[in-house]
Amino acid sequence: MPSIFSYQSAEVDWCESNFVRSAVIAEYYNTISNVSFFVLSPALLYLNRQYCQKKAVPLYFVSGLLLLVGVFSMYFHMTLSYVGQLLDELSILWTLAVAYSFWYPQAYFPKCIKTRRHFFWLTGITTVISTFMSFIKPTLNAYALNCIAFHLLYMTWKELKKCNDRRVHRMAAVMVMWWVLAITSWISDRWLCWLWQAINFPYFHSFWHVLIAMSLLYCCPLVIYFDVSYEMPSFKPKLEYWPSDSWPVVVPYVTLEEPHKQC
Ligand SMILES: CCCCCCCC/C=C\CCCCCCCC(=O)N[C@@H](CO)[C@H](O)/C=C/CCCCCCCCCCCCC
Ligand SMILES: [Ca+2]
Ligand SMILES: [Zn+2]
Repeated sequence: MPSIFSYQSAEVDWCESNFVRSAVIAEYYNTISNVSFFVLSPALLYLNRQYCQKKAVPLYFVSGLLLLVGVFSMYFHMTLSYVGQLLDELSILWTLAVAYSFWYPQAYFPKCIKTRRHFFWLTGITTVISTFMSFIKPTLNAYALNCIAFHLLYMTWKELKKCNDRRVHRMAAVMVMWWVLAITSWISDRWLCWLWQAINFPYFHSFWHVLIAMSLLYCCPLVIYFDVSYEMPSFKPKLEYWPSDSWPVVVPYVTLEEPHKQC
């Protein structure tokens, strides 16, 4: 019986052919494309440093965990081991749990939850139970995780209805665009592998890594923007673009202005 650490012991095998470019790396491009997470984390911390100075813990935690997602995802695609698959999926689950605990707007808490401290407990218990359940059928975990994006979309839509800042709407639109491209790549790698192998282009999962990192580069500032509006009433959040507004491709970040005016 193969060990849970052994190469190719995972339940899933992505479309890219194994051990083609290296004898030790099973899926070469799927492994190296995780570099996007090593760029994403420091970029979020650097660009949103003003927010970090006022409220350091959430962004430090989330960026640190995103780095870990990158490391575990690299390990998974390098070995395609059962342990690699679970580490990859569980690190995503815990990153989402931590992000929700810190940033989920109080206005959307369930009625029985009165404080963020209680919400921490609710997310913690739900995540521990989900962690145990994820061992039952690991193949389903990725589908369940992808469904969380629909909840994020729903919340974004609800927030945008209350906000008339054009920059915020533009940023949300770009985030959704990256996410649509990302999820299309993920699904087509999973479901249409026969087609990509027939045309000798089985690289859509590595595109997914880059595209989901791009959507997170927009998603995190958006979440920070709403966090400042709700939880830091002495500041007004402002969206800026790096390197500058006039560039065709830009990365958004949040700055804080005083005093606070309504969005
Ligand atoms: C108030 C809430 C704030 C939420 C902030 C968002 C925090 C995001 C946290 C983690 C997402 C990391 C996703 C990276 C996945 C990389 C690893 C990977 O590719 N794993 C695959 C196997 O190699 C696995 O099959 C993928 C599983 C699916 C993961 C889906 C995660 C959903 C992330 C939602 C992103 C939202 C973007 C914008 C949505 C409109
Ligand atoms: Ca493969
Ligand atoms: Zn992957």
